[in-house]
Amino acid sequence: MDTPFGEEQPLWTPSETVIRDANISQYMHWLTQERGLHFEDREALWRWSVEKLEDFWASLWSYFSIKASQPYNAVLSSHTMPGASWFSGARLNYAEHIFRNATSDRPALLFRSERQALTEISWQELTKNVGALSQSLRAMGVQPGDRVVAYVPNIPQAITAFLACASVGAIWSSCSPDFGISSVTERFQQIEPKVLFAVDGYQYGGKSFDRLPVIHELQKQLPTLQKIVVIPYLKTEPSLEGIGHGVLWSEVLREPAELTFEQVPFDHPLWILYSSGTTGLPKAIVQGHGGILLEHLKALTLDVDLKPGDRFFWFTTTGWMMWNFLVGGLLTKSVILLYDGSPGYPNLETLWQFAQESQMSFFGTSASYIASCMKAGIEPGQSYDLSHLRGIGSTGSPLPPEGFHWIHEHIREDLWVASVSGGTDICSAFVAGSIVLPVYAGELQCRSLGANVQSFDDAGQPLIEEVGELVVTEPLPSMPLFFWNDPDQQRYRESYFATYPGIWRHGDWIRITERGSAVIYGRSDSTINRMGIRMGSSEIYRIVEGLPEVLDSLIVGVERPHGGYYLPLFVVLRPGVELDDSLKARIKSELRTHISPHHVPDEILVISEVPRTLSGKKLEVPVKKLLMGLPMEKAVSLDALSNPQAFRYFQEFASQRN
Ligand SMILES: CC(=O)CC(=O)O
Repeated sequence: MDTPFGEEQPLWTPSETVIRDANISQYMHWLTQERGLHFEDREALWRWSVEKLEDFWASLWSYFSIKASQPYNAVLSSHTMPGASWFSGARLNYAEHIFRNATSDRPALLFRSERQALTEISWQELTKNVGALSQSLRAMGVQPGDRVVAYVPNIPQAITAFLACASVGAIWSSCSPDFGISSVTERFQQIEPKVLFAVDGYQYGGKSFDRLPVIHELQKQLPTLQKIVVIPYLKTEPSLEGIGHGVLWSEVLREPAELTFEQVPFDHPLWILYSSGTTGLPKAIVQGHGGILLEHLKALTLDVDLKPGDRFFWFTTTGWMMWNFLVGGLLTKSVILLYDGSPGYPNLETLWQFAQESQMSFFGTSASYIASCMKAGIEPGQSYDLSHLRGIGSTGSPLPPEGFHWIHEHIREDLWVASVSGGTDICSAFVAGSIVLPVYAGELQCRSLGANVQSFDDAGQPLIEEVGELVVTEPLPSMPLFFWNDPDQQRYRESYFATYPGIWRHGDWIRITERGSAVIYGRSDSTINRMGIRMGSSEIYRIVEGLPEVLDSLIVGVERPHGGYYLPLFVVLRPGVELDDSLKARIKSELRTHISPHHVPDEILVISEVPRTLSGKKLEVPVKKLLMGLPMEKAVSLDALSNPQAFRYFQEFASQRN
């Protein structure tokens, strides 16, 4: 495959002062003092961290002074995946580690939205609200292990509700309110929630969206709900009429209560995130208190280099794992910054203005946002005082070299650019940034500590400087504990371990460079990942093929070599039906309403047949490979198709486009 990324000269090199002051340097110093270990550089540290897994993770336990009401009796039960069990015997609570940072010296959160000016939320207020809400949850009958779900934007109430839920040992799961009814019910129905938090509505891009009708529908679709807590967000006094078991946010905060933390086993579920596969319902991925605690402390302290008092931002919604990662910023004594609204409203300057007024230290975003700023020709470095900014983080899709250069030319040339890649499945990054390493435009600086990431060929042999499958050969504490409703772990195994037994295959194409950095080339499976929000193609088919005019369909999401994402939808129509503007508009509107505005296709094209394998599977990955520029013989084996003639259309289509 063409390898468009990677440059010879570093774009940025850390100064000696930056290296000396970096958290990771302090940690390496601590390893020398406390463990007698000396490492030449970060690469040597990484190698030790994956060769001596137990020593590495146990060192983090001590370094971060993990607070456990019962100690662990073994770091890792076995290295076999799936099934590795970490820190057995320990009892702790993720949320307790956040509140041990409570202080009057700095706020806990800063919040801004399209409608609300910058607001500070103090630790005192957060502690008071989480205490009261935990007590209300207990009064509602919520027990450890019960599911509490939220249909809320990225607002302080979402953080409050999540922390209350975690403090009582219940399991959290959230969807952003721009998810349509089908997407939400497909996720929440699987986990049978007891309590729902939902906003009455929200504003996005200057338009108001009433969510009360969706709440009414969710009430019907989620029969296990015993309480619906409505958060007034669009209106000050939304009506609860017709919402059985409905209660207002202010009521559940009314009774003050001391904040206490249920002590749960290390692998007690903390939250459920969703990632869509190629078939079936979205995978309901369960991650645990202890695994997330250690992973986020590691990633945010040693890789993102957050320091006490830093102001940490990632532009995200509650439907993306970066929201959960952002919350983890509170574990590090930094202030987290929440923004709710469209990054393009009223224009693309908005978030840069927010960066100035919040004195942001680290600005995390998606590669597609950087591409939009680039195309719009804005000049944030000239228009705003961004002197507090130390780094820019990018994820969601690969950031091309142009994006790195744009940051240096149009924001500040001394900025550290951390392009990272991981996923919902571990709620973190496999390949990360590191402030002690040089940045090469187009490259992700290094592999995450403790993550034995390799590029494998089809035979399972490691590759250097060649594009292969991103695999992880050793367990990580934040890997899914299990998938909900997957009692024999069949779906879990099929999702990651079917290609290389016992080895995690992530589904991304990666090249590991000789200097230890990496380049990601996008998804090697057919998941649609736009703006970091993953949707299975199956979710899209369910909606598109639900229309009477559409007989069959195929969708692929294609990462373009220099940034951008191309999402064409191919449809087979009922005989006599034409794909006119009105049908196109209806397909788009159905997807916008039921799936999300981010998954509306760029183009809709008519085909006569969907190419399928002999076992009837749609040929998404081969079509994607063709559109990424691979030759026909590398994209597909025609013998394995039930209708090879149907594939010819795509060969023609790709040759015209590429
Ligand atoms: C860290 C990530 O990998 C985020 C994403 O793309 O989902």
